[in-house]
Amino acid sequence: MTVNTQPTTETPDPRAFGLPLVEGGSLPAELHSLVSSVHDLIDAVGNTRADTETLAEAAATVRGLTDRLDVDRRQVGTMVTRDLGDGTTEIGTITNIVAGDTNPAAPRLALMRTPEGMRAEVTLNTIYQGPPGLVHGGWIAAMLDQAVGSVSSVETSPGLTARLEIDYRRPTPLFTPLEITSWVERTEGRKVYVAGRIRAHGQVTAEGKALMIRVEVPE
Ligand SMILES: CCCCC/C=C\C/C=C\C/C=C\C/C=C\CCCC(=O)SCCNC(=O)CCNC(=O)[C@H](O)C(C)(C)COP(=O)(O)OP(=O)(O)OC[C@H]1O[C@@H](n2cnc3c(N)ncnc32)[C@H](O)[C@@H]1OP(=O)(O)O
Repeated sequence: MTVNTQPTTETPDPRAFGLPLVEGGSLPAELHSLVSSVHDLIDAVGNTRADTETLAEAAATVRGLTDRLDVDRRQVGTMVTRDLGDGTTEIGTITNIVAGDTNPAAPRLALMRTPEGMRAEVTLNTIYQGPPGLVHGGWIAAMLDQAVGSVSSVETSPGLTARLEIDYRRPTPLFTPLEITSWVERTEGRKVYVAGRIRAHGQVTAEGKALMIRVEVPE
């Protein structure tokens, strides 16, 4: 099979690349709960002013938990399916730093399909802080990269970002619902020109344009 000429809605099977594929719906509720708890833990650790005895005790507890969990690891590149809310599914790496289901450090951007492209809402805490009270510019780029990569993948076929350009229009605030949208502008063979936007309180804070190059699938 070749997907290097025209846009297609067909997603290549990661197993053709030797990568395991997990059904998103098969992940246990206990794992989602653990990921969410550790997400909160990262925020608590980043901001705690607890006394040294409490800190030492917490470090020992966390080390113990790490030893218990780190006994059976997934293969690097493990992929997972994700429902896009319109009956279609997306495939992404399970620990993707922006959207990965099992990554406690991820804001877990849940992009959904819209008639225009894709859309997500996310509120970020101080773990994503750059300037005081503001989202780090690198994270803004990372979220836009994910949003444009995702729309390119679901509307054509999966690819890698060759070029990404960000315009930071206004400061992007923490603790504020952010609306992230992305869409495909045009496609030329393997080249997919995509764009995205972040808004806070309805005002654009950042805009991105990118060139995605679609992955060639082996016969
Ligand atoms: C590998 C994955 C396998 C798994 C597949 C299965 C399932 C996957 C499922 C889901 C994944 C989907 C979505 C994930 C969503 C978001 C993730 C965020 C995105 C990322 O986090 S991604 C990481 C950062 N990204 C990189 O790590 C790329 C490093 N890079 C390279 O790996 C190569 O650079 C590559 C592959 C990009 C191109 O290499 P290549 O050899 O395939 O193609 P080539 O160089 O021939 O370029 C072809 C045409 O694009 C033009 N072109 C190229 N680069 C350009 C540039 N910068 N500016 C202007 N034009 C450019 C050329 O000029 C030519 O144009 P022309 O055809 O007209 O001559």
